[in-house]
Amino acid sequence: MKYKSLLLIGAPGSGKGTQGKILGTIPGFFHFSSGELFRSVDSNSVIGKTFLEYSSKGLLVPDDITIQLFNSYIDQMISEGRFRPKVDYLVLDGLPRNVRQWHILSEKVEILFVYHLYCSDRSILVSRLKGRAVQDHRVDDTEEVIRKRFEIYERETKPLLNLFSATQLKEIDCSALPYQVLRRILEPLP
Ligand SMILES: Nc1ncnc2c1ncn2[C@@H]1O[C@H](COP(=O)(O)OP(=O)(O)O)[C@@H](O)[C@H]1O
Repeated sequence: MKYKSLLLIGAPGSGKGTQGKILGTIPGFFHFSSGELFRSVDSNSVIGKTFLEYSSKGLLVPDDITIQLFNSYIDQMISEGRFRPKVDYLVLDGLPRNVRQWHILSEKVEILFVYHLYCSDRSILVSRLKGRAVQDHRVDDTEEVIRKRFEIYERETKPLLNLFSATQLKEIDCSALPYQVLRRILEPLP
């Protein structure tokens, strides 16, 4: 059985993490954040070092490492009973982040809806990211790295949107208030 999933797609700062976290508090939803998972890995381990090497430049971690980490984490969550594939929606935040990752993941994951958190004014995103940098001490929230992350998003992640049907794809303005975005995410669910 494939994991029934909801995919959040949006540029850095678009609010994927905020929505993912809210959804993850609702019974029946399991939030997976690839960025959070990477940040939780011991920075002296091979994966931890690789993550820092790439993320500090705004680049994506190589696909094989990313998918391998996802698989082992999800298996662990299932064995601990925290993610129950038969009853829970898997909320994907940050993965897949390019077409190749989706091709690998699609063996295990079925995407019901894709929520595109679009933003017509990039300055909103930049000010959110800068605010977060102060709060969370993230090494990848400096101006130069932020620019690179936007570039990678446009080039690698956005093309994913072309792979889904018009009925699967939901466009949401990321400048709306969090509760309004949440309402749009829940709307198509049965
Ligand atoms: N699916 C992924 N594939 C490769 N690298 C990833 C993936 N998800 C997260 N990362 C790495 O973690 C960093 C932080 O990700 P994330 O917290 O999701 O930030 P963002 O706000 O840019 O969406 C990325 O810049 C990248 O280096």
